[in-house]
Amino acid sequence: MALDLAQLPKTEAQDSRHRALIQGSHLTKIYATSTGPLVALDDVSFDIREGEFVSLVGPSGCGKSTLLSLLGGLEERSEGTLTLNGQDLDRPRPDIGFMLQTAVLFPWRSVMENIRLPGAILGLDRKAQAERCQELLELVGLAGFGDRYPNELSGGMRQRVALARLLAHDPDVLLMDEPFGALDEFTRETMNLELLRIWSATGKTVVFVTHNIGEAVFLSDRVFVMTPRPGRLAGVVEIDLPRPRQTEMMREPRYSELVFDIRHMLGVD
Ligand SMILES: Nc1ncnc2c1ncn2[C@@H]1O[C@H](COP(=O)(O)OP(=O)(O)OP(=O)(O)O)[C@@H](O)[C@H]1O
Repeated sequence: MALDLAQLPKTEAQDSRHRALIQGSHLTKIYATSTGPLVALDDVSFDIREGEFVSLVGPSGCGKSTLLSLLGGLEERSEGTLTLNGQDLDRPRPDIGFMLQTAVLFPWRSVMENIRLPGAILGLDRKAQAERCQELLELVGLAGFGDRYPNELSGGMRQRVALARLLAHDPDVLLMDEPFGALDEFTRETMNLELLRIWSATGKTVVFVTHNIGEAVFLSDRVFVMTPRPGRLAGVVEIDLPRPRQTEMMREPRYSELVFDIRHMLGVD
């Protein structure tokens, strides 16, 4: 873990945080189901700035994963516009990476082979990739585990591998669907701190889905609060807690206030 984060490649994001990178306007997603059309997202408009950490929170079924799939170009929208850097976002792109709740690792490939897979698929330079992947292994705290196989790792370690793999081809945008949701509280907190450390060192734009309001407040610059049936954006909450964030911040009145504001928007109180 002796990697110097300052030496990792930085995007221009850290210098241009106020520019809208992703813009969604009147986005609607209607699924055809056996019982008729289902409006999963209804008229959702937003922008996401370059280098920003945005979380999507809301109860089950409010369309968080649907919105993330649209952002990843994995689903076709029914109405509205969605752009990245002004270009229509209607298909998967190498500059957008996706990470899910459970690490989908190939069991017959070693940790290092799993991490190197996206770069190999994209035909990136093998030597540069090998060096980068070694650095990433250290970055996620798995130095020395490159030759292990996924079934030899704990759940937290597998998510670390997935995080390294997500970063391997250096996408500008990280879409994360409850990436640490299946981990125990302690490992989850550690992973959140690691993620913030990596995010602040690399300037990636992160869109993070979670059910956990406290986690969203702790991590984010802004929290998009969504309500279900049909999925709508109830509001956007600016998180004005200072950075870098420390777990002790969760004791502060401002943290609790923000959590309660969001709970209120969701009608939890
Ligand atoms: N492929 C699909 N076909 C039909 N309906 C779908 C499909 N994917 C999602 N839905 C429906 O769209 C709505 C939104 O689902 P989505 O998974 O986006 O919600 P979510 O907020 O991510 O939920 P959760 O927090 O439980 O993961 C739900 O009513 C769901 O049943």
